[in-house]
Amino acid sequence: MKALTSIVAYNLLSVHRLDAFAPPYPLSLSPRNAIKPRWKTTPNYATTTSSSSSSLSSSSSATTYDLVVIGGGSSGLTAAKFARTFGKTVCLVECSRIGGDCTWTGCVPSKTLLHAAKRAWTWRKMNERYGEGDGDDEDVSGGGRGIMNDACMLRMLRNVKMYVDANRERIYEEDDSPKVLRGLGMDLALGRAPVRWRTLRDPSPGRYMFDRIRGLDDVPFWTYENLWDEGGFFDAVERNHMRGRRMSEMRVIVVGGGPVGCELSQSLSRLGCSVVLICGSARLLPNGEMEASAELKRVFKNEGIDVICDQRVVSVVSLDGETVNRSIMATLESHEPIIGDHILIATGRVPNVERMGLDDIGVKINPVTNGIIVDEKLQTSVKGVYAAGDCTGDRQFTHYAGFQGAIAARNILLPLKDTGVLSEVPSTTFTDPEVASFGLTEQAASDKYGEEAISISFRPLSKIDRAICEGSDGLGFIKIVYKTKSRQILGATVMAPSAGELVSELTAIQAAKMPLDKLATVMHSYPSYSIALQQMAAEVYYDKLKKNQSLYDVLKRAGL
Ligand SMILES: Cc1cc2nc3c(=O)[nH]c(=O)nc-3n(C[C@H](O)[C@H](O)[C@H](O)COP(=O)(O)OP(=O)(O)OC[C@H]3O[C@@H](n4cnc5c(N)ncnc54)[C@H](O)[C@@H]3O)c2cc1C
Ligand SMILES: NC(=O)c1ccc[n+]([C@@H]2O[C@H](COP(=O)([O-])OP(=O)(O)OC[C@H]3O[C@@H](n4cnc5c(N)ncnc54)[C@H](O)[C@@H]3O)[C@@H](O)[C@H]2O)c1
Repeated sequence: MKALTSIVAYNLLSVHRLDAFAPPYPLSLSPRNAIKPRWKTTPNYATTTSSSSSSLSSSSSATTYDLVVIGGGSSGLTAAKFARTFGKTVCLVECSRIGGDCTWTGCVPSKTLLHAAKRAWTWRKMNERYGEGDGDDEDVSGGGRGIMNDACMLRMLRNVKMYVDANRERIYEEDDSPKVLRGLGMDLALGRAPVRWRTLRDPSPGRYMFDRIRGLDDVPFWTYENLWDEGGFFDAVERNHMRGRRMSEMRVIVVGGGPVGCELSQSLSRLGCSVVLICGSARLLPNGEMEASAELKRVFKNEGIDVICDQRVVSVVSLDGETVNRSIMATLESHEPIIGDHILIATGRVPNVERMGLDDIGVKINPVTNGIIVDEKLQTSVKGVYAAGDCTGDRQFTHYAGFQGAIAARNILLPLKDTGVLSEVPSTTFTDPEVASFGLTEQAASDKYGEEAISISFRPLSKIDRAICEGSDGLGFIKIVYKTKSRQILGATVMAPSAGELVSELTAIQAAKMPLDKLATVMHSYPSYSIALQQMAAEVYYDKLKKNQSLYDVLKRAGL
């Protein structure tokens, strides 16, 4: 029996020497302590190893690994796969479902739902725009013409539920299942869960500007975690139908105007529910450009979502027994009551790093974010213990978690070290239109470099031919912030269909340190959305030329 020499902890990572895990350090991999997978079709991999002769036991001193990864989410999986690419021995410890939030409760189900919602919405828009315009109001879910009738919507939603399940399973089976991971030569172990993400109810002081929502413990509520499964949205739709109510009569209160609240509000609304979105901050997507928040609010209002900004929900109470129609009442700071059938809490997530024994080995936690403190190479306050992904309390994105997982593993296993904490991380909120951004907002750039030193290139969607062809309502834009003198891009926000793809081009230009005006000479096809980037760059290029106009006139007169 060899000793456990290193551990990459949690959703991700810590690598540590054996002595750190000597009792009383509570890492336990024994099946006795293991939490059973919540996902019924997940094979029981409580203790599975790639070699039949070795098996992890509660002594946790069975095997030596180059790397032990705790947490099989985006960051942990990337780290473990990185290690195998370099032929290192690795054990992945997962307390629940391999794949983490992204596969099971985050990106994959939410984007599947958004896609279905977009299809339903497009169907409705097609009817309004090109249809006969004499839709039958009798059996429609929203009471307007061209809206999918309830029976049709119900059938569609049953299929959507199947797709949500199938997509999660597919990604799991193809990329992350024990079979695949063992095939890569990893050992797997189901460990107990001293650390879990939880939906934020008691925010750490300082980071979130709101208080506890009173009464939340006593009412049934949805979060991004339980929305997809038993008792979640799809069950509610069935119950609503059995009660003989229309989809539009199912009223959902969504609390939180961040990416989760915005994406899910639009999905539920487009799938026929009546939605009220309550946002504690002054605007939706509060960390981005003002224009995006304002335009998105307009999009939502046009689609029939009630948006209330700058109002926190302070308490919730169950109305069961008091009214047959509605079951939840949320009270705002202003004392205004908001009544609905269901409440979805999307008020942010914090790392739940208590009870992991991190204190015992000296790993420090940031009291404000509740994240594991790491340096720029992702090492924690304990030498050899690394952390990556959401557990660091940094920006919560799958691509960033994966990137950090790879860098942490690389820094642990290979010589020298790379930087794993980035100042700028691109992100996309997958509403329709999408809102994508990277780098500095206008305000942040102005604060950093001074108003005079920066310039803005702005184009509304209404001036983009492709958007006009597609019958866009003109809500959306491309905004590029750049340095006036060098024309280096500092940041950009795109609100448009496929904004996430568009912004990648600008990210690449920035990374290549190419001045914005150079893009004017890079051909884009017409009428793509991306040709707007070339046109915007051309304007910057012409401006540059205009500044030299008198010189050009002289040179031209000289026959050059
Ligand atoms: C609704 C929603 C939609 C989202 N959509 C997007 C999107 O479109 N794009 C995007 O980039 N990001 C999105 N995100 C964010 C993204 O899901 C996360 O940033 C990402 O999943 C983080 O990966 P991670 O590996 O750091 O953590 P996690 O995915 O949380 O993985 C951690 C893993 O560790 C396990 N674990 C925890 N503690 C222990 C322990 N002590 N022992 C063993 N195992 C343990 C957990 O069970 C889990 O499997 C979304 C999030 C939500 C909630
Ligand atoms: N497409 C994506 O990349 C994507 C999608 C979903 C989530 N995520 C990530 O997941 C994380 C969690 O997202 P989130 O949207 O849950 O959190 P968030 O922290 O981004 O937003 C929380 C929102 O809830 C509001 N709020 C908090 N308490 C409130 C109250 N009592 N009443 C009313 N409003 C209240 C806040 O003002 C804020 O607008 C984020 O870091 C996000 O980046 C990313």
